[in-house]
Amino acid sequence: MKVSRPAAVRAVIDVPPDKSISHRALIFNAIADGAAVIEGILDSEDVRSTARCLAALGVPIEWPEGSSAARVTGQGLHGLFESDDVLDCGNSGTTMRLLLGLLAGHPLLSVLTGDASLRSRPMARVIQPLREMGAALMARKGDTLAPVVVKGGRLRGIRYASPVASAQVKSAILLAGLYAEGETAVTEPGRSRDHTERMLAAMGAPIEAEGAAVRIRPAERLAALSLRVPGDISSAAPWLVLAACHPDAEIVLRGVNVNPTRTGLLDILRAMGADLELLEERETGGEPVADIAVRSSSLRATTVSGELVPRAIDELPLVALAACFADGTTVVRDAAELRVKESDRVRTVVETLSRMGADIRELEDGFEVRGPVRLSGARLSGRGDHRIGMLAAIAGSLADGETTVSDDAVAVSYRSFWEHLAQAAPGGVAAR
Ligand SMILES: O=C(O)C1=C[C@@H](OP(=O)(O)O)[C@@H](O)[C@H](O)C1
Ligand SMILES: C=C(OP(=O)(O)O)C(=O)O
Repeated sequence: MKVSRPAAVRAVIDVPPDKSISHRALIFNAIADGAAVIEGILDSEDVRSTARCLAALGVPIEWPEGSSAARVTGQGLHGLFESDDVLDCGNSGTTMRLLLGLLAGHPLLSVLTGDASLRSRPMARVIQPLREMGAALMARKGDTLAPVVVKGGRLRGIRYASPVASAQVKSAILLAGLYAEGETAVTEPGRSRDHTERMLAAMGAPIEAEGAAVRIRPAERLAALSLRVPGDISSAAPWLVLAACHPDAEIVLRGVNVNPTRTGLLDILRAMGADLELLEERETGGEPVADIAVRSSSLRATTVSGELVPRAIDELPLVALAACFADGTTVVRDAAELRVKESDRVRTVVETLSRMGADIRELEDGFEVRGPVRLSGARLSGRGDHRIGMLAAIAGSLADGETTVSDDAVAVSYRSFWEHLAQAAPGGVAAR
């Protein structure tokens, strides 16, 4: 795609449904009693990967192409069947790690694989605790990389202090905990997104958060949960940064999930002086939701570290872009997790913005950006990573001259991204 800076940015955007919540609504309802309808489920490649894997495990899922509702017929806690083929998780870390936790509680043999990116992402972080609980797991490269083989069995509860703040690790262990003898408890160094805890509690699972720990006991049953999925703040993020950095912009984002475990980017942008406002705060699908209005802003540098990092992890590439327009030196650290996403996002962010003339330096666990600078159009690749594809497109919409973006992968989380960009930035986007 070709992108350039539009004279003005004006838009009202219904952001796509939340990806994390869509995965969970499918997986948890698959093991519930009864049928559930998930309204406004995210139709993206990652969520389709989860649906395909569950169908291969014998779960009836009606979700026609192009439909925004999926009907899942729950099989009960022990009703999954062994798949007669490998389970392909595509590009989706959430699919692979949550399914490993789920399958650890089933006496079935399962083999999980994914695309080249997913096959290079760390799996020992779930393999090791699930083994401790009593499941048998094997994987490539010394039990670290997919494909992963899992044979579940009788599990025992553990107390697990996760070395990383990861909702995928936490959720995998909690899912296994539904099947384990006794109590399972997980703590993490920073609080990660809590959609699993909210949804399992709403389905009647004996789960509670106590201080830094989340505890779960074996469930007798889960009640099917129909819900409407709120909008994804990670898909609102490109528009928040575009509007804050463009000199003549105003965007309203409708129906955005503002769960406090996800709103790190709002805190970061506010600290940078962004003009943003939350309107009509309400609740959807057991999650807080608001509309967000954001306008052209005069930005200053900030520091992002500690508990803020897991609350903004997928948005940090866009923070680097905002920092190019902010006065002073912005530092993002404690974010080594960025290196094990769909790409090494420390490296790919630094390479992408450097090509456009940014003053950005790679740190072991983040980056340092000096601003303000004028970015210049460049030939960019999303590197097959949807978040980098969107970063490149938004950066091109803020730069002088023309930018081309190849291998953008946006369909992984946001199929209508380019359409929305063309609406928000008329004249700024042209097909290849
Ligand atoms: O649980 C989830 O839905 C997710 C958790 C995060 O990953 P980690 O658990 O690896 O931090 C996040 O980056 C990912 O996009 C989705
Ligand atoms: C990291 C991401 O997803 P996953 O880990 O599920 O592949 C993401 O969507 O940015």
